[in-house]
Amino acid sequence: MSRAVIFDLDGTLIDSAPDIHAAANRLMAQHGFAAFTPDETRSFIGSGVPHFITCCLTARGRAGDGALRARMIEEFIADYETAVTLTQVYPGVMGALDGLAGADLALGLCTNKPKGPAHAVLAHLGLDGYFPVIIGGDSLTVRKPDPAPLQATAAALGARDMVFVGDSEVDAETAARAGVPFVLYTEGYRKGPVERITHDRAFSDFTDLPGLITDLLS
Ligand SMILES: O=C(O)COP(=O)(O)O
Ligand SMILES: [Mg+2]
Repeated sequence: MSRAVIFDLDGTLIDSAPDIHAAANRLMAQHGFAAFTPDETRSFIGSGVPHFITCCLTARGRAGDGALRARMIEEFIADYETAVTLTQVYPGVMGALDGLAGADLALGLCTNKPKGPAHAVLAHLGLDGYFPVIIGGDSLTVRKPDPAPLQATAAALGARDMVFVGDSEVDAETAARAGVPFVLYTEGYRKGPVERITHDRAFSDFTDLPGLITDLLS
């Protein structure tokens, strides 16, 4: 199969910010730090766990503590595997994935979430069967916005023509650096306005996605 649609995960297919917020506050409490608001932790999402923990420590004035950071990354990832109960699939996602798979498009996932937690939440939500290829934030030595994870996902799918669907500035930069068309989901965790994010198409309702993709790949 040579045509593929590759998806980001957090803020694109699933609203996982409530679980990430809860896990972050468990970790902060364990280390005696004050809790974050949901908006604060949402603003830390998008560049993977090491960056997320750096944001948490920077906000509490402890950015320079490398040993603490390393310990907290490990503890966060361990907790993250079971932090799935507050996460919801965005409306219309299953129907859109069924439509795309039925149109003979290969589906892949390219996320900065570590592979273990990504598999766990996909299985919990019944989404795991859709993606034969999943590249996570710890699959390679680099993460998005480096183009390598997206290129690795495409290579593993055997895709020649593809589209990347994501919610963030990081995803837009990844697609641009890989030379792949980018479709922006506007209801996720972007940090700035839609007009400031380079994209080929944008959508806010998953029922519109199969049509957009068919149009872009034709
Ligand atoms: O884990 C993150 O920081 C973001 O994950 P995503 O790449 O699926 O949006
Ligand atoms: Mg995302």
